[in-house]
Amino acid sequence: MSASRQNDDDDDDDPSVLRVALCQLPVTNDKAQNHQTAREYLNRAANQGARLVVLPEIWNSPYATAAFPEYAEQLPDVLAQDGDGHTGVYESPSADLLRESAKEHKLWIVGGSIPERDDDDKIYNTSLVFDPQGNLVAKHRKMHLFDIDVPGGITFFESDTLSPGNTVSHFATPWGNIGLGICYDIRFPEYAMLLAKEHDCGILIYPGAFNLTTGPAHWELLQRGRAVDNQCFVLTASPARTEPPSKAGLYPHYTAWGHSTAVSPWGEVIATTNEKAGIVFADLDLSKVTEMRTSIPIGKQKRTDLYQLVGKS
Ligand SMILES: NC(=O)CC(=O)C(=O)O
Repeated sequence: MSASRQNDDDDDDDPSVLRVALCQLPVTNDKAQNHQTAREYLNRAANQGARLVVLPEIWNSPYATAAFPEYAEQLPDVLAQDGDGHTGVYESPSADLLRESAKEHKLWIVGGSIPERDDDDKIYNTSLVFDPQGNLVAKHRKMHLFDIDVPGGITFFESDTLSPGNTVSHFATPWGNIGLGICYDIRFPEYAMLLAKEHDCGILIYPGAFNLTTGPAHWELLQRGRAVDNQCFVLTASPARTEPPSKAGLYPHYTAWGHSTAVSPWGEVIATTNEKAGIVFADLDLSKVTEMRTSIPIGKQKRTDLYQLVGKS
């Protein structure tokens, strides 16, 4: 068991400052290797004082639609838990790893995403969130599938093998409510607004894997847009960029943009990186959310007599 430098005391959560770690880890076709990498990054993040750690989108499998059925696992459900964090029957070494690491290091873990197979044999792109006691506190299935065809750029159809989720996902922490989406979900401002306004989230988290076409154009812009629209922090974690294998593999290689980032409610990039493997740390001063919402009170100035956002779940 590796030592955790700052997380030994259960009661030392300062509700005004949250140290987060965004793990930009390299993903391979070897699930066991990906597990080892994830464990190492979680250990490192905890040892450097993070209280909440975010893994990237699809960290235990290649990001390829044809690979998802092969790598998919049966995941636990939030509702199936008893008070001790035990869930109904499931079979997921990846979920076990997240739960164990959360307990071991007393961390909040937003477990990026992994392919999930449900009882009906449908496959989802799913994120699990564990609290420091190892309880599953949120489960988000990517609700907007990444189906795009950009001439001369990228063609990708998640719907070839994936089904969309239907849950508006958020969870309560000592630092306030946190909203959760996965990658393409960030392109839908209504979802972010629902999380911020209806569910009072001051932080929105999107594990993501943009690419070399859309990454340079939209990755940072979307994060800053969602942050300014909703006057909240936005956090993203991407896989690191890896080279395609010299011999063509079983699955097409996806080249990730990287650039895991933290953006403040003012819309500033407060921490980011390039395409290489590593961990981005940021100390979030949560008072900035209230400060922004008070000093530029757009939340109260909406013309709800002319337009309104209506959540349907
Ligand atoms: N990978 C995604 O879900 C989204 C993406 O790459 C994009 O929107 O661009």
